[in-house]
Amino acid sequence: MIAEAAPAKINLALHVTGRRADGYHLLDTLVAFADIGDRLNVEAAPTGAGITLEITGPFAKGLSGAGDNLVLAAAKALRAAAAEHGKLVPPVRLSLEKNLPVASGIGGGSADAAATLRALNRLWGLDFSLEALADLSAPLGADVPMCVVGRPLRATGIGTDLDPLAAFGGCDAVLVNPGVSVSTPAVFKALAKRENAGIGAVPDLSGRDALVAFIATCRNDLEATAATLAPAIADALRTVSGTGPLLTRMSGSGATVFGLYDSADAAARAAAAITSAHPEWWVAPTKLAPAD
Ligand SMILES: C[C@](O)(CO)[C@H](O)COP(=O)(O)OP(=O)(O)OC[C@H]1O[C@@H](n2ccc(N)nc2=O)[C@H](O)[C@@H]1O
Ligand SMILES: Nc1ncnc2c1ncn2[C@@H]1O[C@H](COP(=O)(O)OP(=O)(O)OP(=O)(O)O)[C@@H](O)[C@H]1O
Repeated sequence: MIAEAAPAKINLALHVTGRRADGYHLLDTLVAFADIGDRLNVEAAPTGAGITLEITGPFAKGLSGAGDNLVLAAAKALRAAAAEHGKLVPPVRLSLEKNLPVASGIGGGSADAAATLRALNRLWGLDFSLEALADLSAPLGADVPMCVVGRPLRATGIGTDLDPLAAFGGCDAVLVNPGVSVSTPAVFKALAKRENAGIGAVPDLSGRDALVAFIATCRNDLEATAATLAPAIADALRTVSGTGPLLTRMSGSGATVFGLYDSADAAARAAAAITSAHPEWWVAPTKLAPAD
């Protein structure tokens, strides 16, 4: 059995810089990964069993282990890529522990698909490089290649041109989801302005103060539109701001927002205060992983 982490993806900055003829938007985004997320187990299955998926965990409800689940789509994409290299792969049983809220801007399904590719690459002995896995994963979703790489990075193009950040020191954070799911296409479609400035030159982000100062000069260009479509996002942003963070912002197309803090203690205190004011919200203190 192979266990693989599927960490939550956080867009520290997300600039929308244009739109392609096919409707996809051009982005300039800085992404980090949390130390919390979903978990995927993969193991060999008996001959004839095919590829199966069971889903457990607090957010398993409403997701199906059949049909269009991104875990199954990723497994099938890797099986097809292996076949193109003349390798037939054996049946496999996949098990997903769903800890992240669904359709929440922190890439849950994308992280799961990426974890599936990494885990099956090992189980099936395929030897695809991380770059090759990222390339073959793009048709599964714009966020999947960045989740395959799983390190702090800048992504451009539609989010699939990846440039790992050499100097990124990490930071304590709290993730807050006010319990509404947001449709990514609906947010992109409702944007009033699509031609915005990019992020510009990224400085050394090794120190926390430099990291926060730079991120503060950036934006999430989806935030205002998402908060109009889902007013609970504005409530979550206000609530996180009220706990004295270094910075508050929305991730992806929402509804999850995050605060950055100057210590793990400060993040834990903020998380406790938010939970006590909104016991129905998903609140997760975490550490954004540094570049290694
Ligand atoms: C908002 C982000 O999470 C930022 O990292 C991503 O851009 C979204 O990534 P994702 O959910 O993996 O996106 P996909 O599943 O590829 O696309 C969902 C829908 O979002 C819109 N979409 C997505 C990515 C992009 N660069 N431009 C878009 O306009 C399109 O309407 C697309 O049909
Ligand atoms: N394993 C999975 N986990 C979560 N959602 C999945 C999964 N497989 C398919 N989906 C579908 O994908 C859609 C997007 O869910 P996901 O949690 O990936 O969104 P997200 O966090 O907004 O992602 P992103 O930040 O990449 O836009 C959901 O509507 C869900 O039905």
